[in-house]
Amino acid sequence: MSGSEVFADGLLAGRVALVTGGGTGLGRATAAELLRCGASVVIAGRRADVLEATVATLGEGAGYVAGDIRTEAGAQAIVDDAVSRHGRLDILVNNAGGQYFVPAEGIELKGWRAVWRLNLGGTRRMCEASLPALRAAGGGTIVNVTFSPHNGLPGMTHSGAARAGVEGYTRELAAELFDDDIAVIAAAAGHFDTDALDKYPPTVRAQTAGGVPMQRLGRPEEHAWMVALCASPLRMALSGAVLTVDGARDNFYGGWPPAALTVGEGEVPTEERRPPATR
Ligand SMILES: CCC/C=C/C(=O)SCCNC(=O)CCNC(=O)[C@H](O)C(C)(C)COP(=O)([O-])OP(=O)([O-])OC[C@H]1O[C@@H](n2cnc3c(N)ncnc32)[C@H](O)[C@@H]1OP(=O)([O-])[O-]
Ligand SMILES: NC(=O)C1=CN([C@@H]2O[C@H](COP(=O)(O)OP(=O)(O)OC[C@H]3O[C@@H](n4cnc5c(N)ncnc54)[C@H](OP(=O)(O)O)[C@@H]3O)[C@@H](O)[C@H]2O)C=CC1
Repeated sequence: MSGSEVFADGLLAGRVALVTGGGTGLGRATAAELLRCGASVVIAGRRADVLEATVATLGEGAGYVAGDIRTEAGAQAIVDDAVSRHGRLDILVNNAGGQYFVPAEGIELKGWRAVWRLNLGGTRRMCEASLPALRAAGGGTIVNVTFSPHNGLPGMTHSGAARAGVEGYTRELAAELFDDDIAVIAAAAGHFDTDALDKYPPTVRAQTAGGVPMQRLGRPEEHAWMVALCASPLRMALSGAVLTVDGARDNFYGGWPPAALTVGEGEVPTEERRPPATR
């Protein structure tokens, strides 16, 4: 595999990374970037055939373990496999997650619980299962993938709430782990161009880029660069932070100018200046 476009050769040489959901989309791009930076990488997910095919494209330094992060035993088995394979663990990327698109009032309690069990529960279980190995390695990095916009993503209320929980968990855990030299960072992804978007109603994929001020979807490698940065020597200074890579989606909806505020041929009017106050 060729070197990183962003980071120096060997940035993560000798490090071992575990990426959940590494068989597809953002997780696959993350695994590829960590490999380019010199780490050995184990990817995890439930479907062995998907993981096997991804490992074949990632090449040397990559391996996989099939498992489910939603149970304590599943999370522990994933971590144990990665550690037994490489003898250590330095980087955990909690990327596995997701939800289904539905208006808030249509969310059944069972569905709400399923989304929380995966996103918040799975992240917590993976962190707890990994901490002994990260401590044994003398420190490390945990990256928890969450969501942007933080100001609300209609249709994903169950997941927005769960990811807010992950960000809270990230902040508290970071504060407790400074003495162990373990960084805990949330990577809030905006809207990225992955195959996963195909499962939503067609209008979601078609309209999503239009809601991003950057006016395009993020590229998976852009997200992966952020994750690699979190594992870099900057990691402890970033610990406890929520890093948002989203083309300004958190700040604003749509491109500039906002259609509802334009006049004439599309200009945005400027308010009349009041005359200076007289004394
Ligand atoms: C747009 C840009 C932003 C992109 C963001 C991304 O994250 S992209 C990445 C996106 N990638 C992913 O999202 C990948 C991962 N996502 C997943 O695996 C699922 O979304 C999951 C988290 C619900 C699976 O959890 P699980 O296996 O535990 O769930 P289960 O199947 O056993 O169902 C349990 C209950 O949930 C409910 N319910 C479920 N689906 C629907 C539905 N479509 N309709 C209605 N309801 C639904 C239902 O109540 C069901 O109970 P029932 O009726 O069966 O008695
Ligand atoms: N694409 C986007 O625009 C955005 C994505 N995100 C988040 O980024 C992450 C990756 O998204 P993306 O690559 O687009 O989507 P994918 O659906 O491709 O990724 C989800 C991955 O998680 C794995 N996974 C799901 N459930 C489990 C489980 N119980 N145990 C182990 N692995 C599991 C899946 O593999 P398998 O099914 O084989 O288990 C899959 O590889 C997700 O958390 C997503 O919510 C956040 C914001 C925006």
